[in-house]
Amino acid sequence: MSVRVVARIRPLLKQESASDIIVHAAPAGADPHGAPTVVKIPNPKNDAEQFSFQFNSVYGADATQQQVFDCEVAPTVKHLFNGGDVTLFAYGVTGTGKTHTMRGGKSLADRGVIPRLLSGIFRRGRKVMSSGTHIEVRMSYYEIYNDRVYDLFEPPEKRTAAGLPIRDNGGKSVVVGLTERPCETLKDFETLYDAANINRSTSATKLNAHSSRSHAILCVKLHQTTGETTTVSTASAIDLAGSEDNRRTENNKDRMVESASINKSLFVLAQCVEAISRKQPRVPYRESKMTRILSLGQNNGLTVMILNLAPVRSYHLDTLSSLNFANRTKKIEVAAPPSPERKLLNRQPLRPLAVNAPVIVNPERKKLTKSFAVFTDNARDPPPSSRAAPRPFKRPSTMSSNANTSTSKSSEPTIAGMTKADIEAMIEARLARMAAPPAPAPLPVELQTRLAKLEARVAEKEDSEGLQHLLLARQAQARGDDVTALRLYTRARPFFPGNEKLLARIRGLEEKLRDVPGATPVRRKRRVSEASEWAPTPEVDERPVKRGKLTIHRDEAIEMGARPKVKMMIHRDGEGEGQTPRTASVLRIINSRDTGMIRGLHGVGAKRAEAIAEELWAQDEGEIRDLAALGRVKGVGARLVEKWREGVEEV
Ligand SMILES: Nc1ncnc2c1ncn2[C@@H]1O[C@H](COP(=O)(O)OP(=O)(O)OP(=O)(O)O)[C@@H](O)[C@H]1O
Repeated sequence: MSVRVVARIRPLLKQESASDIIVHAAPAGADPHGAPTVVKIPNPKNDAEQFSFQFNSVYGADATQQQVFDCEVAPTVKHLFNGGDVTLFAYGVTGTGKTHTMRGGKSLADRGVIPRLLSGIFRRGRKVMSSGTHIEVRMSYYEIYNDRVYDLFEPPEKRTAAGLPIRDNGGKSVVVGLTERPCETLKDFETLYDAANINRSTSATKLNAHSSRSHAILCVKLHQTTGETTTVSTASAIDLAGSEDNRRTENNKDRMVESASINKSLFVLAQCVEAISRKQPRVPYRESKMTRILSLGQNNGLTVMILNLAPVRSYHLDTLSSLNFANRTKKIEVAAPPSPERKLLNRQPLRPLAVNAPVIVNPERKKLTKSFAVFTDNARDPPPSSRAAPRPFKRPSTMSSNANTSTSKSSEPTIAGMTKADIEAMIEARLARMAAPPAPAPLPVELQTRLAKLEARVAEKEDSEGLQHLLLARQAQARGDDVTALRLYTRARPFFPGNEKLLARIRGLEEKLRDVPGATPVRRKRRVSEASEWAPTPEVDERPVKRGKLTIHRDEAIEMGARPKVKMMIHRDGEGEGQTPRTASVLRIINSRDTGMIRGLHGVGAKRAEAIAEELWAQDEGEIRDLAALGRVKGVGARLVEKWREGVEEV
């Protein structure tokens, strides 16, 4: 299992100007003629600062299709013939050259890595055949749009809205009903591939989607038979959906729904790539449809991720976002470090970037709510354009006044006994964290192995609801999300009656989360006033009470009338500051982003629940913390929120 992550910067398009180029390929070492492995891009707030992102290799605007193929893809053909799988991804924003890299143009020089790969396979296949091994090449081609799988070899009118189902078969995920076409020559391949690509764009129009909003996956299966033995290996080439941030582009519902499913699958993909590059025993490939179908990171596979980048300023934030995606484990260097004295003299208060930045600031809380943020400590005077930029967030005046005390020496005491050197070190550490958030620490090997085993068990018995809850709970706990883990373990409990280990785990988490507002379920004895009714009591009455639409379990859950199987926790008072239990419960349900739970809310059907969950994923602003914020979620509104609140009440 190994992964290479390489970057490719496309040339300027006709309408783009050389004066707008901000992304450069550079060698990592001092030798200016060394092979480029670094992408340099300025800080959006201050052109004088450069961020450097390290890759296995970087291709500049003048790199040809042939070079990219020869260096990155040709070596994988041998691996394929040795029985290993190969996966090639093109990742990037719309218009950065993903399709050009993968598919390319029609002329010989313009052909992308896919036709070249097939050409390489047939060439090598002929050699292998001459030594008595029979070779058969079969291919399938499908797209994943809004988390649904569509066969690109089928005409669009034959598609069903739900797409093709996925099943686990002997440990491998297979798309049921996917066409597999034999392919004997390069000509066969080209005919099939071109026809399927027409299906892709036609179907995209039908589904009101641009091709860039779906992942297109070509799978080439190589069967090699020698005597009685057949080896099957697969090369997959994926033209990923555009990674652009829809909040900066269109914001309509369709786009948001698409963006939610794209975000989810790209997030899992990034985790898989990271797990493979760290050689972790567990790759979370089952957590998204795309990585699951590809069985990413299994079977001693080779993965090559090509990060496509546009060179110009108009893509600045999206480019940074792409670089951060592909560089979760890489260090970011800030170029042109000033002398320590100069740094102290010119230290500006830290603030989020504001020029065209998608930073959303809640003015009441003065808190950043957008996950993507690059911070800067302007080491140099900012250029006039960035100086004029609004400052949505200010450091406390103590910090800025101290930092700007130009005459004081670095050893002089400043804030609460801290020296300037201390402050400097603290700020540097913080900057480093902000610019390159540390990748989560890898899970202990033993835990990863256990998770992998559990995943395999779930895959074998897809209908095992209890096992799935257990698996999700363990995954949540491994992520450090104890609150979700507790909820899921509690859901799994009825499936494993008398399982002491599970019970101990639940109790342990309850204990751990006892002081976390709203984390643990309530045990209530009788109905009392709202202020005290949710307080935990030593006695537990397990009998459910039916009232109107809702059945409230006296123990710890509410059974919702619309979905009798859905159980919801009612949480202890104090879920959030000043929140009533009803408010807290509504927020908890919403923040679960679980459509099954959301469906249990008053007046919410399956469709609406899905739309709300997708909206929350698309916004991806973290948890909804109060009812006002919930009311602002698209498709919700204050009246509905009030109904929900009333619905989660024992009448
Ligand atoms: N390396 C390159 N050399 C020459 N032209 C390129 C290169 N990369 C991209 N282009 C051109 O840039 C334009 C956009 O490229 P392309 O359509 O491949 O982007 P994309 O990322 O696949 O976009 P989308 O996600 O919308 O499908 C095309 O006109 C393409 O020919």
